Amino acid sequence: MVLDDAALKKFGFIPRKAKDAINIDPLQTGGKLTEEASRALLEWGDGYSVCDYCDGVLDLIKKPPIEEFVHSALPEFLNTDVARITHGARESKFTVMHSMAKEGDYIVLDELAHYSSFVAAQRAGLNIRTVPHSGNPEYKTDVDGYATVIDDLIRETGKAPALAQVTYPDGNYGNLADVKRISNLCHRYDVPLMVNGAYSVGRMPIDAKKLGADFIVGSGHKSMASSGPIGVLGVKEEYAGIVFRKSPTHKNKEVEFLGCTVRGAPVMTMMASFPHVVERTNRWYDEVADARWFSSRLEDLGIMQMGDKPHNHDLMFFEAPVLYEISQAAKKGRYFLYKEMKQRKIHGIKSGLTKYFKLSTFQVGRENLKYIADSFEEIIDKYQKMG
Ligand SMILES: Cc1ncc(COP(=O)(O)O)c(C=O)c1O
Repeated sequence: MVLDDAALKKFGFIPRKAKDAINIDPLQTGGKLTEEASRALLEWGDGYSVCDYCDGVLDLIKKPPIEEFVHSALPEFLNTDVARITHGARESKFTVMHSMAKEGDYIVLDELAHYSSFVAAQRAGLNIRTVPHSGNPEYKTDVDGYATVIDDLIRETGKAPALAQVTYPDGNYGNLADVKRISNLCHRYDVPLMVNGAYSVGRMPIDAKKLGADFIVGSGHKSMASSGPIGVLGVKEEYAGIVFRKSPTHKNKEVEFLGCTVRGAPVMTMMASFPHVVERTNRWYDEVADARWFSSRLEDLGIMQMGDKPHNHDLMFFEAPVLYEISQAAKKGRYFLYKEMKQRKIHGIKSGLTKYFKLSTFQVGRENLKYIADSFEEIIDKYQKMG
């Protein structure tokens, strides 16, 4: 018997309303499952299913081929010496911070770092110094600021920070900082650099060695067409012994990973999507062209894109005085934009936002982007005529 949604609801099934909408939520565009991953999710959904033939170490499982993925495909993709899967970008960052620094040490973050970077450092008992950005409208990270902050710390505390991090791109403006210059600066002081690629690994070509990254972090559910929670971590050989150190009591278990990380379906979805993910990073320049085209359509409507210009990433932040003005008089107030978008089956601009919002054009396609830009135009016209 095949049950429909209504019948399934009785047993706790919750249909997802936004599933079939055009999605421009930056958190979600890069995490949409491929068909292969959707199948993998069903096939491997039972709890510890991936451990059918496990000898005690998750990343050494041969059937399914997790070992091949973690120890061969993933490091090659990231161009790092060693890689692991984690529960997400934040877990990757925490692992590195916790292993590379001692409680009370300083680390350096860009001011645009995601909250999870700050919280990861706090959980590890670390002190944080931030590198400023240029503020409105470009929000450019001050590359030389890394040297200034490191110099200040050496003068004040007598030693260099244990680690520096840069968010590439940042999660608000989609700005791509000059990581190569940042890594050169940090390495002059022997400070290792972690690159948070939550919005780049799986979307655009990333080469940790070319960037000079000692650690590279990715988010599977955000950018690698995977079902969460899952992330990746690439580590330079020089630091592998520290980050992947083994338990003195349980000889094959890595302490920072509590023995094993992703023990179920998310890793199978990541592996199932991987060929598609590798392939889509080769088409990144089409994505950038789409983002720029969309940005210019919105700018023509008086909706201004902040951050790098021309933009180099699908994640964009807009300032929309025209929509804010409408919201002051609209019947639904500041919810008018969300309602109008919902009616047009466009999901992703947060409910209640009009003056400032961010969105992502990743994998949306030019035709849908045109529909979204036309929708903005239609909505503005409609309310301006009413006003
Ligand atoms: C820049 C950035 N880094 C990290 C994260 C957290 O990713 P994860 O959910 O994989 O921990 C986010 C989430 O929004 C983010 O925007």
